[in-house]
Amino acid sequence: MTSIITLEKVSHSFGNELVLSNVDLEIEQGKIYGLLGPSGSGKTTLVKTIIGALTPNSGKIYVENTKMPSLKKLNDIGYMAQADALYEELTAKENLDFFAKIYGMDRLNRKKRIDQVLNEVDLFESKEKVVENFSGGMKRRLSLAIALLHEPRILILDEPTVGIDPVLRNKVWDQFNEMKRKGITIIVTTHVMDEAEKCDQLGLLRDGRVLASGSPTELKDQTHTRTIEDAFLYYGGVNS
Ligand SMILES: Nc1ncnc2c1ncn2[C@@H]1O[C@H](COP(=O)(O)OP(=O)(O)OP(=O)(O)O)[C@@H](O)[C@H]1O
Repeated sequence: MTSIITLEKVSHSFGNELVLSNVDLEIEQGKIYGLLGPSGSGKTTLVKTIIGALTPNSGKIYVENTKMPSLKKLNDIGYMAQADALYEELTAKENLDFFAKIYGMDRLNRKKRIDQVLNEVDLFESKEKVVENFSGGMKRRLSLAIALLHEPRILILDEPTVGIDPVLRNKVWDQFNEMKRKGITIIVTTHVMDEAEKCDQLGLLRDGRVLASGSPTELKDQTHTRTIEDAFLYYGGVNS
C-alpha cells in the first residue's frame, strides 16, 4: 500500500468548539476516498487542512511526503470548494481562462485544456454563456472543470455532486473512475450514502472523530449490516 496522504493526530478547535479530534488517516494513491459524515461533522475543515488552507492547532499532515501547508504542493492538488467560487458576470470559458492563467498555463495549453475539461463536465455547448444564468448543477460542474484544469495528481472535492441530477451524477462518477484509472487520487466529502458505496475506502466522521475506516464492504462486514447507513449508525452507537 502506498499512502499519498497521511494525517497524524490532527486536532482543531474554532474557539471553544473542538471540530477535529485526533484524526489519523492514511489515503492510498490512485483510490477514491470518501469522507462521510453528517452536516457539521468536520468534513470541510478536514479537507481544508489537507490542502493547507487551514493549519490545525496540532497534528501533522503529509501530502506525498511533503509536510503541509506547502505552497509548492498546490500545483499537484485540484480543489473544489463547497461554495462555488465563480465569476458570475463572466462566461464559463472566461472563468476557465482566468484560472488557467493563475495556474500559469501557456496560451496553447490553456485552449486545449479548457476545451477538454468543458467536454469532460458536459458544458462545452454552454461555454459562451454567462455563469449567472447557469443552474446550480452547471455551476458545480464548472467548478469541477476548474479543479481539473492543471491536471492535478490529487483531487479534493467538497460535496461535488450537490445539485446535480441523478443521471449526470452517474456521469460525474464515471469520470472519477476514469481519473482513478489514470492514477489520480480522489477525495470526496459526502453525506449521501449511495455515493459512499462507490468509494474504494471510506472514513466515517462524526463530531470531528473518525469512527471507522475501511472499504464499504469491510465496514458492512465488520458490523454485520447491509448498508453503509446502518454501519455508520452501528459505529456511532458503539463509540458514543
Ligand atoms: N471558520 C469557522 N469558524 C468557526 N466555526 C467554524 C468555522 N468553520 C467551521 N466551523 C464549525 O466547525 C464545525 C464543522 O464544520 P464543517 O464545515 O467542517 O463540517 P462539514 O462536515 O463539512 O459540514 P457540511 O456537510 O454541512 O458542510 C461546525 O460546527 C461549524 O460551525
